Amino acid sequence: MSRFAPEHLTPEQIEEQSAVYGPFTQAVRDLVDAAIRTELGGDDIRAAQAAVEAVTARLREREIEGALGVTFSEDGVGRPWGNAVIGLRNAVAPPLVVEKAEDGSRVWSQFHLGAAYEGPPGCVHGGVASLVLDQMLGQAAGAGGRPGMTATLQVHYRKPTPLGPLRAEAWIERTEGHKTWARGELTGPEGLCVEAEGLFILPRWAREPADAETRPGFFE
Ligand SMILES: CCCCCCCCCCCC(=O)SCCNC(=O)CCNC(=O)[C@H](O)C(C)(C)COP(=O)(O)OP(=O)(O)OC[C@H]1O[C@@H](n2cnc3c(N)ncnc32)[C@H](O)[C@@H]1OP(=O)(O)O
Repeated sequence: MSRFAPEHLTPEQIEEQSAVYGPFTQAVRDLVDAAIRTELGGDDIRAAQAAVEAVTARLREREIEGALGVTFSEDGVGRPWGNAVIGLRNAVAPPLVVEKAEDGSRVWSQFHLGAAYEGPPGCVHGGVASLVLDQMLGQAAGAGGRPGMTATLQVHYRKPTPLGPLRAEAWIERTEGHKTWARGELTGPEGLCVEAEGLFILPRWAREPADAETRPGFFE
């Protein structure tokens, strides 16, 4: 899996990149939100489209092939900057900033989902709730020293999830060999909205020590 790549950057260089790309990506998120909610029309929108297309063309003057993958600095800390939920460089990601208990027993995140994540009117799209919980359960497995890929995910939608401020939390339920069962929940200001349970499996390619490029600990 070449998508896990070592990268020889110092912590200062990573900090520098983060200070450049973080605010840039946030500006793109704001653009998406504004594009959904603007009441301008006609020539204003055509002019905005031309401006956006010009910026896109400029960015494409130098770009990598394919997706960003996960890079690792020398201390083994991963940077999943393209990730659809937590990616610092992914404007599609809300993004979630995930915190974990010191003993690795739980992870949680407080975040905001706006107009870009709407399903039912004023509410979070069910697929987005599932996306967030998949990531959180995966990170709970990783935080507990049991990284893995999602093999199964069961989602229970208890009540509509309002757009706005939300909290997600996840933890490991039990383990067996390479398998980890995790659970989690998504809550809004009025309480529990969605619950999920999933099975996470450390894949064969990550179990084989010959593959020196894999870093199963990148969740941590
Ligand atoms: C380093 C991590 C990075 C992880 C990087 C994650 C980045 C963050 C992403 C967040 C989460 C995601 O979206 S992850 C993306 C969505 N998930 C995926 O794309 C996964 C696609 N599926 C796979 O890659 C694979 O099928 C795995 C990893 C699930 C299993 O592969 P494997 O490990 O090679 O499988 P194998 O040796 O045959 O099976 C091991 C054991 O698991 C069981 N098993 C296998 N598949 C399943 C299954 N779907 N449901 C139930 N049980 C299963 C087998 O019966 C066997 O049980 P026994 O006989 O031993 O009892």
